[in-house]
Amino acid sequence: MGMTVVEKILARAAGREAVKAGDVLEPKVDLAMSHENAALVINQFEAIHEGTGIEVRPWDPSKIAIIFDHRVPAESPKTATNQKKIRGFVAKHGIAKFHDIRGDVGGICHQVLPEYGYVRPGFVVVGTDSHTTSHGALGAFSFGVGATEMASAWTLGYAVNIEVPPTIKVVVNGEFPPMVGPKDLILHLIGVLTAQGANFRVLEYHGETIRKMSTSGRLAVCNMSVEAGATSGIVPADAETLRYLREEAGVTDAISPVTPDADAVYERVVEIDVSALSPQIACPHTVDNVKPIDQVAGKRIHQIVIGSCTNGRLDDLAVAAGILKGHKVAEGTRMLVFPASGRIFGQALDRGYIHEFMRAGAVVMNSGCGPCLGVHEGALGDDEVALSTTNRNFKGRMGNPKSEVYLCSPAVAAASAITGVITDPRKA
Ligand SMILES: CC(C)[C@H](C(=O)O)[C@@H](O)C(=O)O
Ligand code: SF4
Repeated sequence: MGMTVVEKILARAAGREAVKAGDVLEPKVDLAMSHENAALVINQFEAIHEGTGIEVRPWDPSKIAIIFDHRVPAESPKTATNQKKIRGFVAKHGIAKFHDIRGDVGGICHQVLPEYGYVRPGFVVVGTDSHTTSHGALGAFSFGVGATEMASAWTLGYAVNIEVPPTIKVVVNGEFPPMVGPKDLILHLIGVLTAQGANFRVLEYHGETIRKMSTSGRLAVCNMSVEAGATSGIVPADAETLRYLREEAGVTDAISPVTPDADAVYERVVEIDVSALSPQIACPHTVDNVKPIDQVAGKRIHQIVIGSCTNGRLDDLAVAAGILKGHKVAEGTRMLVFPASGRIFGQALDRGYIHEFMRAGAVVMNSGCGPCLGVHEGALGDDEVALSTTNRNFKGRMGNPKSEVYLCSPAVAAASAITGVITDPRKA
């Protein structure tokens, strides 16, 4: 019986000939990622070893990555002290894949990992963050875990009790119309599947549209796969994956792509044609409350947000800067831009995008999670409305339960910044 791409990856990682959905395994982990919540993992890690008399060492420090992103620079003494504790752990155990608060090599974990070539096709990646699904864009099986599971992976080097998830095949065909792209595709798909529609499943992406899509777009699609409940999204590695890893991530060693068997067994197949897709908006307060833009156009917006691990990459900033060029952010609307990494910030500076944003009146913030989670900066006032390229719009997501968050693509965000209301970029 043929295997899906995740079944093949898990079979290899568990040292088995073949596996199928429902099997329970202990696959070896190739990369274990955490951010500031590494502080919780360290507590659990130390608790595991307490009283054993055995020296506390992670199984392989070279496979642990820690990236500070959620609260950078620290917004409180508590966060700063947590970050200090993590730095101590990193130094003690020689964790080289550590990205501190820096303008050059810092950034959001889900951007830093691909950018530095830490994720490879065929890897099993675990992360203490739900959007760890992002790294499926590089053909890895990548999923979120809790602090206790991570502490056990740090100790053992494998993930315990992993049930092989069934896979839904998503086939995407057609050419995107102008001003419509990967974010609109994934919002549309979440609307179709619903927020629980892919629970405990893998979304395996195929089709001509995915084949032609950049790694940046694939990262956005896999990033938000978790918003349909998926354990992971994955694009089987192809020529674009190899191009990205070689040319952009600077990977020089061997890469071993894993592709699904022709007779792989899928739970179901979902087909999407994007050739007539319009810009999509996820309305408050759930990500699956998705509507085509004409149903919400004209809605007054107080805060535009462009950035995050979903849409803070260079091509996202290029689209937004291109639309804003020569325009101003509307009176009564504020615009916040936070590039996904220091490297992207630098590239956006070199290409003049940052200047376009600032000339238009946007506030450009340092790379990191910024306003996305509502715990650091860019909070909303009572009854205010945000339009954001981020990935969640739950009540209170931007720091205030009395506010509303709409989700959209960078093109919609930029066009709406100029008018102060939700605006179709095709008509701007
Ligand atoms: C804080 C973190 C654990 C959380 C996640 O798991 O995704 C955050 O990144 C988010 O986007 O909600
Ligand atoms: S940018 Fe937002 S979604 Fe992404 S990791 Fe940070 S808080 Fe989570």
